[in-house]
Amino acid sequence: MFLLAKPYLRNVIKVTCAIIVNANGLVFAAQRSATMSLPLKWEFPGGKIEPGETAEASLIREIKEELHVDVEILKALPVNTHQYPNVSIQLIPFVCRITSGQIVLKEHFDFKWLHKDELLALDWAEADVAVVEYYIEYNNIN
Ligand SMILES: Nc1nc2c([nH]c(=O)n2[C@H]2C[C@H](O)[C@@H](COP(=O)(O)OP(=O)(O)OP(=O)(O)O)O2)c(=O)[nH]1
Repeated sequence: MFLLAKPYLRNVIKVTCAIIVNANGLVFAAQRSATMSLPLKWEFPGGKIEPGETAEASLIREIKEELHVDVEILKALPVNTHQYPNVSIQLIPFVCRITSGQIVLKEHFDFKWLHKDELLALDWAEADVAVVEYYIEYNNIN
């Protein structure tokens, strides 16, 4: 009863995402396909955490499924909670690097490797904008 009175607490989906950085410091951005939710929006690859899975294990699994590469997690960035019209997403970002494999797009429509200063020009999924901004700011300071 108490929880039902707080609809904003329902439908919170935990989603991990990978900010993959290459040896030149470029960042990987992926474009969702026309048939996915948030069609053609840009995002960091990743996906929903499954029951019993850690965020880190989820990310490594999702990246293998979506891009066919193995990644190593270098750093966790702050979680961004974003309210879409029908669902609230907790976006859990990790900075990563590829340890093996060549990228093959299994689900996405397109991808780009971009300098951090080019990132904000993309049409990002709304939940990602704060993550991109944090990443840019963090890299300007460090
Ligand atoms: N993977 C990923 N998903 C994101 C990002 N930003 C963002 O809002 N999302 C949303 C899109 C989806 O609603 C959800 C992640 O689900 P998913 O990647 O497993 O995608 P999906 O196609 O299976 O999702 P859905 O169509 O079933 O909603 O989080 C992001 O940077 N990466």
